[in-house]
Amino acid sequence: MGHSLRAAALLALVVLSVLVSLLITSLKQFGSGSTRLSNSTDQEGLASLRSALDLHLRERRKEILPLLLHPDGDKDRVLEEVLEQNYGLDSSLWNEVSGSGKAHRDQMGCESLLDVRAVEVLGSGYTKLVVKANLAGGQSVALKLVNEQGIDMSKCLEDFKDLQGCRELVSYKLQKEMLLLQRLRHPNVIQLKGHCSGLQGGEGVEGGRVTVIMEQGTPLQMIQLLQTPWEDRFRVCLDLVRLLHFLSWSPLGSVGLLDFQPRQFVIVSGQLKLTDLDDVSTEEPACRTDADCVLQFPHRNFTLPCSSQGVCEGLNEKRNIYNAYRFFFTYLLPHQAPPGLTHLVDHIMNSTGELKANINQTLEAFERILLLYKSGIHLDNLHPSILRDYSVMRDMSTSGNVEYRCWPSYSQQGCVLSVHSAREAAYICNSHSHCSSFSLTGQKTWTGRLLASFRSSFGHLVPEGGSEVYLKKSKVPQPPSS
Ligand SMILES: Nc1ncnc2c1ncn2[C@@H]1O[C@H](COP(=O)(O)OP(=O)(O)OP(=O)(O)O)[C@@H](O)[C@H]1O
Repeated sequence: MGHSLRAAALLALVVLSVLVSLLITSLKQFGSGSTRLSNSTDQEGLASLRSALDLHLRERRKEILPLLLHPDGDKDRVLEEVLEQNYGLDSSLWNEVSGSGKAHRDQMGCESLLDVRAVEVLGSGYTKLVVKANLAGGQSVALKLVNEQGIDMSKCLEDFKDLQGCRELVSYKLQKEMLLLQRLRHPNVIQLKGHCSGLQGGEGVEGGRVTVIMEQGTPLQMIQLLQTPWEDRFRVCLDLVRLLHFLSWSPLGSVGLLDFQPRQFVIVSGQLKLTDLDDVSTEEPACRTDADCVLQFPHRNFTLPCSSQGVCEGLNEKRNIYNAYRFFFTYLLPHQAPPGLTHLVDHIMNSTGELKANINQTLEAFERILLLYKSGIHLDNLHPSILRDYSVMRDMSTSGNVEYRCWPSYSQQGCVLSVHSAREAAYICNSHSHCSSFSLTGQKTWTGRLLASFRSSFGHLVPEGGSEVYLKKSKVPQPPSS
């Protein structure tokens, strides 16, 4: 408790600089709303607004209570009672189910935020504000808070004119996300590190003051991604498919992402991770006929079968697959796919774009491409004789070489591409008119392919263990004949 309050005070100070302008705006809105209210409505009006807001609060609590169900029988019973009697979710119950202010015993709580070093805004959306915090010991984390200036808060304030109540309402989305992050742990879901309820002097859940602590990533930049090598774009798509496969078979049932956009993802050490989990569906819709199971997209509609149990079976999975196709695969997969793999890429584009494959089949197709790409089998038609035109210098590297640029290169300065072998590098060098040598330094990409550096002239050779330089014989300057 003491820790919690000290952390509250400290973090409040740091975050204050980021939030102050946001708060002022919200308070102004609130203030003007209140003035209007006192002029135009009476006490009765105020009470009816409060009871309308209470209805919303009750709905939100009901929505998250099932997620609190714990394998521990006692907690289950407590929660069932709460659900049956339709009680509010007060802070003592919250602390009871979430482990005395901590998400898990092994996770960070308010005390971790005691020595927050620096804060910068990482992003914001309709509901949440995300800031970077450098903790004592140098660890960087992302903190998610209610976005006081977001659309959710503004809309609530406009409707109900109740700052405290609105904070509480919006913060349930944050708590829902936290509970989902606890239940849906996967390498492609952002890692929850803990939470602190009661920051900024509030009263935990009831005060709408919850800070979720999670691993920090970099917001996904689609434009930037479009300029990266195919291998990295393929990785993003593969990660996404692994995630969707997990969501289809998750402990909560088949999970559908209702707000599926690139901005819901971040990159952590090259890996794609889902960070926005407040808008998901863990149930398939009920139906009476197939006509009740229509998946609507801006340019396509799909009708799915209504099962004999009266549910649109597989609807969440199909929605996820088509969104992955339209927001990710179309932009990232086909462009510059390796020639030996294009037929497999085309097959994926077709089967996901037409919703012909389920997530198991889609994942299989992706893993097959990865296997072929790593093994280099798709390059079998490159004859070993392609290397005859090159002299190899082992344990050598080059210095003072004239580089040329190519696209998309791993280096801005020169032409650095990934290859399976010297044979593939020779094939690439032959296709670049400027290329007269290439070197393999032993550096590898995420798939284990080698990074090759292509150059237009030789410069000097210098000894370097593990490196190899290949000189194109036809371009080596010949000594003048005597
Ligand atoms: N762990 C993280 N590391 C870095 N940036 C993050 C992280 N989590 C979220 N962000 C950034 O913050 C933004 C807002 O977060 P989030 O999507 O959870 O909020 P939201 O209010 O639900 O957004 P939306 O309006 O898109 O639904 C994200 O678009 C992302 O760019």
